[in-house]
Amino acid sequence: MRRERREGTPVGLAELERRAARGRDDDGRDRNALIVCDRLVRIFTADGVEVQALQGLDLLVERGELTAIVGASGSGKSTLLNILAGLDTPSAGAATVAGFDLVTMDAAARLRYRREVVGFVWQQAARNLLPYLTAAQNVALPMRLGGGRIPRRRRAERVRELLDLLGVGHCHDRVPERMSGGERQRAAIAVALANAPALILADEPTGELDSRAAEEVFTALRTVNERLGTTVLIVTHDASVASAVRRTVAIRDGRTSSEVLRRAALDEHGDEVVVAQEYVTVDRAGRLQLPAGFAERLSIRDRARVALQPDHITVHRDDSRDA
Ligand SMILES: Nc1ncnc2c1ncn2[C@@H]1O[C@H](COP(=O)(O)OP(=O)(O)OP(=O)(O)O)[C@@H](O)[C@H]1O
Repeated sequence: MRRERREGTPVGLAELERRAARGRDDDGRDRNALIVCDRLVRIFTADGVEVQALQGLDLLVERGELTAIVGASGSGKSTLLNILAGLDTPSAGAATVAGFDLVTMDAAARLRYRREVVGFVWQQAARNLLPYLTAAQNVALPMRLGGGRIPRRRRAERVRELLDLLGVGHCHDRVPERMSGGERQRAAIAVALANAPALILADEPTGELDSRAAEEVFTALRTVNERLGTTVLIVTHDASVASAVRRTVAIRDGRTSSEVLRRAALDEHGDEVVVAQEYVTVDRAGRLQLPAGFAERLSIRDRARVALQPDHITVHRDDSRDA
């Protein structure tokens, strides 16, 4: 049976770039939410012991955002990514990506979601690329499996365009063994983009690279975000990646705790500077977590004194027991 070409089927990188530019005409960002996680819970049971990997995580990512997720080991980053990738399901809470309900979708929708909506870049090159295929064949493979989303006659050209966009056009006919670590990861991004997904999930994509190759991979992800309008979510320990994106979300104990937003501004001499502002997540019940450093600095523990001011709230150390 021949599948109908759906409306919105990508026709080429040039067209995608035009769409991305249109989406940013007004204020630089598309306002639609792409990822919505609402009180997401994931409980694992191992040897009769329950581990709450996610404990009511809230996250909203708009279309076209480039976001880094950071957090200590065991904070729940991989658990979140596996759920967003459609590889795992949450124990409770709601998660939707591009209108797909990740909690209730059936096997057919899950398959479609993983083939068409989301692309992955994993830390280990071996998980991204098949070793016996060239870069071009690796990029073409998801197109063949993608149910005709990219028309057959467009595929070879699209493979070349994607590899060129990521600066690895020269690796077109090379197998992964004949590429550097950075080239492999950039080819992996091309594979992830093969079926023009709305979202790219990257799990420590620079984890196995030296700093120069890491910078190139990161620049490639930024190019994809800016030129194609693809939403990119990067899980990373790499402080240089985290500080180079507009939005960094921190996860602590299975919850989003705080985030840093960066924007360009002009200083008093008219020079461009990056201004970073820290925010905390406020859940539906009005709960918020103080950034760890703030609470430690003022020895705030167990209880804090708060006071409502006309346009802000003050938080003080609990001094009621000091007298
Ligand atoms: N399949 C599983 N079975 C049991 N416990 C699990 C499983 N997967 C994760 N966990 C536990 O859930 C918690 C969160 O793990 P997760 O892998 O999401 O953290 P992470 O932030 O990605 O850590 P890292 O940076 O070390 O990869 C940890 O306590 C972990 O031991």
